[in-house]
Amino acid sequence: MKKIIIATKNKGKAKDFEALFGPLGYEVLTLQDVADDMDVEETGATFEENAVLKATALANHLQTMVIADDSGLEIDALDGRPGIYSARYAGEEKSDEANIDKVLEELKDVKESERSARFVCAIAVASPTREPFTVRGTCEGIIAQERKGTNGFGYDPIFFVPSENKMMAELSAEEKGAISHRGNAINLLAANLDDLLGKA
Ligand SMILES: O=c1[nH]c(=O)c2ncn([C@@H]3O[C@H](COP(=O)(O)OP(=O)(O)OP(=O)(O)O)[C@@H](O)[C@H]3O)c2[nH]1
Ligand SMILES: [Mg+2]
Repeated sequence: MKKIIIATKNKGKAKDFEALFGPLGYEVLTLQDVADDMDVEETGATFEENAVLKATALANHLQTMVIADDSGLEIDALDGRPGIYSARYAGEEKSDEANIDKVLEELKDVKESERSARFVCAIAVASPTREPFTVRGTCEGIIAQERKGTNGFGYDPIFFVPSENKMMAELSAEEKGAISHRGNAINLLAANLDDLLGKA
């Protein structure tokens, strides 16, 4: 089976990628499978810079093609926060629950029509022999007043998707992949995927 290596420690992302790459015939491997001890500091100023840092570090270490995802939630009423700091918004322990609590508290006096937001996903493809490049996918939505749904990860329980009339956390992995920032970014790669990643 063709394999794809994703430089992530986030199990929720890994599940999203399995739903997206499985049907394309790829087995998904993550940092846990290939370099468990590796930790790359996300010092970039943009999603793209951080995705390139993560992908390049692992591609150089393994001497093979690797992809990485740097993603997050931009809330318009918060001037784009949490943005690239989404994973650690409420502290270094990276708690999805605490992150959601913080966002809901910050938006408690913001009315429905001003709760627009988007998920952003930059995917970087890096290899030891080529310059890295990135693609970006987005998904527009509205931050709800309270949690609903148990699928997905991160902010999915408070991210309402108007086109589906559901919270992101109410969608199956396949349904999420069809409309999500991550799915949209993968679609931009899909046409060249076999060439990019090798057919082995
Ligand atoms: O509800 C969500 N649904 C999503 O689909 C989604 N995608 C990203 N996010 C948020 O953005 C952070 C990424 O930060 P991030 O790219 O640095 O990843 P991470 O630190 O979790 O793992 P790694 O890939 O760096 O190892 C995540 O933790 C989440 O808080 C999402 N939230
Ligand atoms: Mg991270």
